[in-house]
Amino acid sequence: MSVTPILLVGAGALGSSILKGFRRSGHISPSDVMILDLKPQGEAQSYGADGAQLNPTPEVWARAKTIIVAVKPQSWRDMAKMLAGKLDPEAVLISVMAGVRTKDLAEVFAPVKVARVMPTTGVATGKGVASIYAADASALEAARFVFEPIAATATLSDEGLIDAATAVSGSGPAYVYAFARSLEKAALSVNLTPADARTLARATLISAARLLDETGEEPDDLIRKVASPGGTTEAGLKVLCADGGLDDLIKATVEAAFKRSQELG
Ligand SMILES: NC(=O)C1=CN([C@@H]2O[C@H](COP(=O)(O)OP(=O)(O)OC[C@H]3O[C@@H](n4cnc5c(N)ncnc54)[C@H](OP(=O)(O)O)[C@@H]3O)[C@@H](O)[C@H]2O)C=CC1
Ligand SMILES: O=C(O)[C@@H]1CCC=N1
Repeated sequence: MSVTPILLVGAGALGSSILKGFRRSGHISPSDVMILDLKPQGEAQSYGADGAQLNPTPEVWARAKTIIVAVKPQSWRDMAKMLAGKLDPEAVLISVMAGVRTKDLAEVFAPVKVARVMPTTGVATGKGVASIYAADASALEAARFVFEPIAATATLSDEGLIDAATAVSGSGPAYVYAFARSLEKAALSVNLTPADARTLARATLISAARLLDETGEEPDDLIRKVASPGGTTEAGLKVLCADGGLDDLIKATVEAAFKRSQELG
């Protein structure tokens, strides 16, 4: 199976993160990448300087073996008009778009095989998260080849689960950043300086995540190691988790994102 050259369509927030991830992992080199974007900037430009082809002619990009589609769901049909009928019939199309269904992509792009992947922007660090679904074995293989070196992956058995993965991990980093923002604001309210509030909120989040990762322990066990009986953490958690309020809030958050992912299709 040949995965390269890769055509990336859309080098915005996620497309650029994928390009940064390729740089980190080194498993796809810039000279094996072509980029189509309305206004390529930042990472796309720097890929161009390192040998990637920016907005080449259709004759050139039609040779791509893998097409990664990373435009907004709302603009995919315009993008499809540009690509449809011009791709290598043996190529695999990997859509990272929220909501857009394989069935709709296949209607436009068949016989090109389709995989859906729901990554996080964390792929930029080479340590993102990506959920993968493909009914076709070669499409699944291509998606794994591209994303496994830059993400912890889950292969989903049913396409409907992509909406769930979108709501949990695709959107998830933003929930975590929202928590970081709240912790920083709360730090100000107990008189820490803005600089210290920023440092402490961020470093706490990062070191807690690292411990979760490195120990492999369950959150409940890690909580027990922080919360002394009758101590400060217990006092804080009584507020944070009162009457299952945090569980309810996160559940409602995920359900709202899940519903939106279903609507985007
Ligand atoms: N951001 C994230 O964390 C995640 C995003 N996704 C999915 O990834 C996709 C992209 O999201 P995101 O990167 O945030 O969005 P962005 O708007 O940042 O990026 C989309 C890029 O595609 C370009 N574009 C639009 N139409 C075309 C076209 N016809 N041909 C070439 N390029 C085009 C846009 O140009 P211009 O800005 O000039 O319009 C822009 O640079 C979405 O479908 C989203 O659901 C999935 C998981 C996580
Ligand atoms: O917000 C969105 O719709 C996209 C999908 C997951 C993350 N960003």
